[in-house]
Amino acid sequence: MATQDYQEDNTIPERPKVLIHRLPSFNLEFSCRLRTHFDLLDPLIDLPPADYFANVLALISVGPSPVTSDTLALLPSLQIVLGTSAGFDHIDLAECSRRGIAVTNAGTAFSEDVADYAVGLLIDVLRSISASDRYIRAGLWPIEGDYPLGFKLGCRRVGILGLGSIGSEIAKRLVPFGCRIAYTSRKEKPQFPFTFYENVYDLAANSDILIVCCSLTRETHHIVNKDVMAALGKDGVIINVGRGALVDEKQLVRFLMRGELGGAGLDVFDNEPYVPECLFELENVVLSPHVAAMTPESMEALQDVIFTNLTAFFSKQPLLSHVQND
Ligand SMILES: O=CC(=O)O
Repeated sequence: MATQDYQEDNTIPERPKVLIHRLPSFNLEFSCRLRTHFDLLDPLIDLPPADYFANVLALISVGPSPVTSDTLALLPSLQIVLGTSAGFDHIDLAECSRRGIAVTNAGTAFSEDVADYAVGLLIDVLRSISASDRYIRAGLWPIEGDYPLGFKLGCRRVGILGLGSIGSEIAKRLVPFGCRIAYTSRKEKPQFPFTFYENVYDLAANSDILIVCCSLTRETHHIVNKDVMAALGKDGVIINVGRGALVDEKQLVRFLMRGELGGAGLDVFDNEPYVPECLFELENVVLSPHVAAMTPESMEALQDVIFTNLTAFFSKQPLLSHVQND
């Protein structure tokens, strides 16, 4: 990740006002780095001067806290929202576009870590690593004997829903395992040697595993519905490292409870931090608290993306991770 450490003679106008939205805030070291160039308001540390909000030019929106039209209305001079996640479903893009406010996201800062995690969840579901761990800790090995066999990953047909920067990293990892990769995306990506399906039903019908890693938008809300689950079939596995609402969670629970799906690895849920409790009983489901992106390395990369976007914006350079509202 390219870090642009701007010198004192750069063309950023004098110390633009930057607000960090939502607690907990970034670490102190990053706050200090931002303060070298920007007039930063960090709600953990600073009390806002009376006119601060009227003059804020940039908003760093930490995590998934919503940036609604009401939030934006509080900031009449705002020019840019810098999201700190790969997803941008929590930002009112239409309102930003109406007001001419630029939006950026985490770019590729998390892609490799999320891809690693998706593969980890998949292997865990297929080979029952977490379930076997529970089996040992419950003292069952000497009593009940060997744990049931798991399933091989290699040669399975993996369908990737969203071949963006995360999806393509997942594919890169699964090819050497011997998986056959197919995908669906808004449009075909001829630069990749994988089979493209026009829609998620055809993808699911031709896959053993469906990995969900596209953006959540109005069009992709509940894109994995009961028809997609039925097409995947009773041995099919769903891995979701995108957003909970990409999958119809009620239907997912129903399919899993009835044995109409083979398993699931879920890092994201509809109503986080609450997870449907009936999933707790299912040994073929691996649950994880929305941490796929989280490593110290990815956090550092994220800080570089934010700093680079901020400095680029105020010196009228192209943004590193501009979110297009299309
Ligand atoms: O879930 C994490 C992200 O969208 O970056």
